[in-house]
Parts: sequence; C-alpha cells; structure tokens
Amino acid sequence: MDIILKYFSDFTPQQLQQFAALQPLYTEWNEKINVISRKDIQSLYENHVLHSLSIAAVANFAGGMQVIDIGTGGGFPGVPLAIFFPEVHFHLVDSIGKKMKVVRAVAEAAGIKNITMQHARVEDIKNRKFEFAVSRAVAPLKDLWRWTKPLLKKGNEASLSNGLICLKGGDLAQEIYESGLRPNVVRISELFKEPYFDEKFLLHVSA
Ligand SMILES: C[S@@+](CC[C@H](N)C(=O)[O-])C[C@H]1O[C@@H](n2cnc3c(N)ncnc32)[C@H](O)[C@@H]1O
Repeated sequence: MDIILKYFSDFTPQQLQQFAALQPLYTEWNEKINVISRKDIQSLYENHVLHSLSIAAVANFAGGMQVIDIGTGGGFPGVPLAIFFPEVHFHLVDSIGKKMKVVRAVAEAAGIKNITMQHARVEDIKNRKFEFAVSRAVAPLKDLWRWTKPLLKKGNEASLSNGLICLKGGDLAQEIYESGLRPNVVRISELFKEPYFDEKFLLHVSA
C-alpha cells in the first residue's frame, strides 16, 4: 500500500488501517467470488485502489455529499473513495447480487460505515438524487450519461461541479463523439507515473 502514500498523505490511523485491511479481505473474498482478475489481486493497491483514488486527486467531495457508484462490481471505485472521504456517503450499485456480497463483507470487516449497497440496475433507481456519480469500466459514456443524468443534483460545492466522473481506458474519441457530450478529460498518467496508468483517463461531465 506504499503506492497510496506516494501520492496521498494526511490519513488518520483509521484510514490507514482500512486501506491496509483491503489486501487480506479482497484476497480472501476473491477466492470465493471472483471480483478481481486472479492475476491482478497482487496489484490491488496500484490497479484498483490507486486507480479509484484518481477521482480523489481531481474532485474534493465535500462532507455530507451523496455519491453513487454505478456498476461497482467488487467495490471500485466506491470502497477506496469511501475510505478516503469518510464524511461523504457512497451508494454502491450493481446488477449482480453476489458482487454486492463481497462489497458488504469487505466494508463490514474494514469498518467502513459511510457505504450503502443496492442490488439493482441503475436505470431502475428512482426518486434519489446525488451530487456525483462515479463509475469505472461499466458502459459507454452515452449510456452512463443517460442513466446518470436523472439522478444528479446540480451544484458547485466541490472542486468540480456536480456531475458524472468515470474512469475509462483506450481510445475514447469515438465513444465521446457518439455520446454527443463534451467531457473534461484528464490523463491519469499526469497524476500517477506508473505505466499502468498510460492510456487511462478520467472523464467529468457536469450535471
Ligand atoms: C467490468 S465490471 C467493473 C466493476 C467495477 N466498477 C470495477 O471497476 O472493478 C462492470 C460492472 O458493471 C455492472 N453493471 C453493468 N451494467 C449495469 C447496470 N445497468 N446497472 C448496474 N450495474 C451494472 C456489472 O454487473 C459489473 O459488475
């Protein structure tokens, strides 16, 4: 987990304990329910935790905000962000129930209190509003935006205006064109120097 401390500091002892708990917990749970590819589990902190925290490097969520993680799978980016922002509430949603089981077990064992979980397709969530939606590796930008837009409150209380923040890789030109949107695009390799982050991007679309 030193790779986290290379880029972020000022964690409380509780946050450090929670980050440290992730490796044994995900290693144990991933053997029962596969949420991270088996070869990737050794690179949990770089490929999953730090990648998730690229969102924290660009968006300083304010205490009391509500953030939905769409298609969280085993809890990325929602779980690392919930540890990073203990005053922010994270609602983690996935359409596959058994993945929610892993997230629930990890959050409980690590004592992460600011997370709720919902087994649902995000399109079916009604009557709830969030300041931000976050997502990694779930759907084309066009679909993510169609699902997310009705769930967002407008506002500007964080370092970024309220909206969708998604993590994506590869050549995004066609995907952005097809979305009809003009997202702000951040190269994650400008934040973190490890080769894993080459060709990885963070996209932000304002509500
Ligand atoms: C490739 S996995 C990524 C999981 C996690 N975000 C990560 O980066 O490790 C995509 C996840 O999105 C979920 N998903 C896809 N479409 C969804 C939808 N419409 N509503 C909720 N979850 C969805 C899938 O069940 C799957 O767990």
